[in-house]
Amino acid sequence: MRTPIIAGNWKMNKNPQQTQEFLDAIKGKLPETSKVESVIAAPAVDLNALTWFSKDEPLKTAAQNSYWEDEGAFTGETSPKVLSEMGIDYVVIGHSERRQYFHETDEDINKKAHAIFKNRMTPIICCGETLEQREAGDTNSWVAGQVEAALKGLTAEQVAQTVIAYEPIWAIGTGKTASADQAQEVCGHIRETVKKLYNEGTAEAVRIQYGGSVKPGNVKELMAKKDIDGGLVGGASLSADDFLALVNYQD
Ligand SMILES: O=C[C@H](O)COP(=O)(O)O
Repeated sequence: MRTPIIAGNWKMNKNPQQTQEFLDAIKGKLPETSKVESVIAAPAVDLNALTWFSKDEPLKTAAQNSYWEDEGAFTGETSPKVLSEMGIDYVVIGHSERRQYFHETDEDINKKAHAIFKNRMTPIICCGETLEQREAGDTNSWVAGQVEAALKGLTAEQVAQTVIAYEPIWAIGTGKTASADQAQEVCGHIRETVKKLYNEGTAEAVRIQYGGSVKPGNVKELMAKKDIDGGLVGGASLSADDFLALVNYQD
């Protein structure tokens, strides 16, 4: 039985004061992590507040990126070792915005995945197609290729813990959600891909999120699909009320 995981990705939004206001607003209102894992992926400058909050509240914490080396002369990068020492649980890698604006390659993403596991955290690995790729009928093969490249060299045990976020690029921040059936089709294909690369047990354990204009109004329908285990939520996660509605979608 896979535990649902709803992660808010704040992207480059909120300063430390706004972060504290958000945390004050959600205090005491999150579901137990055995029911739904609630995660916030905050900018690096806000992570400290999250890790303090998570000591007493059922919130899991995520960084939006990390480098693959633990330390050294890498100006502007964030060390996975330090994130782990801070108590961060997850690191989002391979988001389409990082692939597009910061030219991250599949190879970079794979190195990050290894570094995250080495530092006892869990990657949330993003994948997804452009509108052109969807229209050309290339979605499944493209996404399978991204997943295979990101997982390269990881053990079955590591992959079983991994979270994969399917985010069609055309649905991100556009208000255009993939229909629940479209999202299920690709998430099901991702699980099949993991089964082919590893085995059935690993495929059944890996958690797959859908991301792209997820909101309180569509989360239930998406979560009802058999291969969708969670959401990676951008815009709607910035509002404490919406985030609470999302993580408490079962109520
Ligand atoms: O990481 C989150 C996704 O990019 C989705 O963002 P969105 O919910 O604003 O469409």
